[in-house]
Amino acid sequence: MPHNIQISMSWLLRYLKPVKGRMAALLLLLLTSTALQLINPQIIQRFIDTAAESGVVSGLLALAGMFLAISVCQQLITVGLSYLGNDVSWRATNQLRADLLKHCLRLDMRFHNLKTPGEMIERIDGDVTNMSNFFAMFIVQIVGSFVLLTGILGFMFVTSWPIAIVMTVFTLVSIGVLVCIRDLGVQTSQAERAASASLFGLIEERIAGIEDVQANGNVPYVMNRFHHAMRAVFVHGRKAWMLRVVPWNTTVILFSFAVTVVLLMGVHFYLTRQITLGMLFLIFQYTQMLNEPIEQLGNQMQEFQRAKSGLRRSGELLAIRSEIDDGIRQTMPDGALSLEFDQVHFSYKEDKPVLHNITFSLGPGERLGIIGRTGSGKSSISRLLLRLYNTNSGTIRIGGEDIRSLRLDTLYSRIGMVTQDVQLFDGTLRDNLTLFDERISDHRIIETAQRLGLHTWIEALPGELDGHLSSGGASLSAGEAQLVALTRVFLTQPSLVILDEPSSRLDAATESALQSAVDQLMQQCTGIIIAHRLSTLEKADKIMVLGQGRILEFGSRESLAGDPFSHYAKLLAAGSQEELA
Ligand SMILES: Nc1ncnc2c1ncn2[C@@H]1O[C@H](COP(=O)(O)OP(=O)(O)OP(=O)(O)O)[C@@H](O)[C@H]1O
Repeated sequence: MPHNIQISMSWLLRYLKPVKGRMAALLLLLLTSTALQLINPQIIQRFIDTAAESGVVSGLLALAGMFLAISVCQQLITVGLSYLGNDVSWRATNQLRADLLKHCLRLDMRFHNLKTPGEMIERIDGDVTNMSNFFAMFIVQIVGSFVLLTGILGFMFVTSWPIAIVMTVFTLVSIGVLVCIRDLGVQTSQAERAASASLFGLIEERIAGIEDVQANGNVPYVMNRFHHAMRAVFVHGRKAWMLRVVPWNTTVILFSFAVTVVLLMGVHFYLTRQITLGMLFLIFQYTQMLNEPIEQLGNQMQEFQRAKSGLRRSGELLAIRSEIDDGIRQTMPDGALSLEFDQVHFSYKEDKPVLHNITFSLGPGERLGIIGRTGSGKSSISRLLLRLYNTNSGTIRIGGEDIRSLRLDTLYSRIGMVTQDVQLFDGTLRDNLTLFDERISDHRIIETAQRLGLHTWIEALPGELDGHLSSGGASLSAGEAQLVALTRVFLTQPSLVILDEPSSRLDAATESALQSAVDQLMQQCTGIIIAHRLSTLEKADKIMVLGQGRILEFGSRESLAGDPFSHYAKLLAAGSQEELA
């Protein structure tokens, strides 16, 4: 447990460090407000006693004016406190959100394959929102509450020590109870956050697949699962809330006892003329005020539990290490890059090997066509090249360098890939082509589009480069999105390009127009083309035929085409790669 508190505290301090100036201002405001809070009852006590002794009216007016001024100041400080508190909490938690997102974006695909985007949203935003109040107010309110408590008890000892002793005992018992039961709701709060993340995951998954859900009449089934997920959130949420309010309820009960005892003692002292009426009021007022810091501590305990569950979940997320370690080399040979696979074995899941002993090499500028039946492992080869996964064994070298030794940004700056699933982002066509890189000029975009024969298509789009595209593929057809992806890749002038069935969604006329442009652009780089249509491979230098994760055939296209017994020649004769079976 102390270890957990240590983690929470070190986290807290890490994210609060950049806002320490504001925190100091927050604390100062709080101390001022506490001091004013303590002074006001004293003024009323004097007011009552002066009035009871039939004091002068001018003295009473001065006391009333002072009371009013202090009350107004205190309200103004409360507004300032609330503003600064929110400001600090947003600044500190936004930094945590940014850290979580950056971390998740770097995690490997094995992690992401198991998580839905909805769940990730909950972890990056929901969990953090849960701790935002804690971030801003925890330290400040804990310090503030203790200062207020000490102030009240100090004044009470001056006014009446027997009553002060009762109040001190009550305070210590309340704090002791709070400390003992502070972790009561942490685990259930954690379960509540997990259930909420699952609910978001479910909603996101179904909304993302809305076409399939509607077309297959799946709405009742989705609603059923939705109700189950909601019920889990409700059940865990109710339990967590119940356990979180226990500390608060405990202090309220203890407080009722304390107030009764103190009031009885106060009335007794007044009747035996040991204290004045004003002092009786002061005792009553301070007893009431005592509840505030203790309740505050109870609330902060509740926040602490909620926050701790969020902190734990975020801490767990940040502790997950990507299986992809970044390399250190930042340089690669200029120009087209050679590629070598050396006895590469790979599996997504331990018990199901996907690639077996893949060994081949390509010289700089060579073009490889990969063909094979669905599920034979073609895309897996490109995913390994891009280090989306690590190989189980074997080595991949690009430009003579083991890709594990290269820095990922160096690797990605030299490799481009177009897949069948193109991701569009919310932004202009220009943003989607340059991926928000402002260094790429319109001139370069138009030039590349012209070379790919796409400029007429761009000109026909409303707004041309400024035309707005929305994410999720609502604005372009699948074929058009592929054209965007092709232009996007060639704008980065890669030294190695992987085209994963790049023209699968284009009509025959667009495909052949594009083919010559791609041929031209690929003259400056090494290329891998994963193809379903044999016609796409007419310009390939080498051909690889994959079957069930093994290389069935690898060689120059011409020699394979000339060998009547080769798979490739048989495919050419049959005119379809389905013959590969
Ligand atoms: N994320 C994944 N997790 C587990 N198994 C996977 C994953 N992706 C692919 N596989 C499995 O790996 C094998 C090879 O898949 P891969 O996508 O490389 O095939 P492919 O030849 O590119 O197929 P296609 O022509 O349909 O795109 C398949 O059996 C597939 O089920």
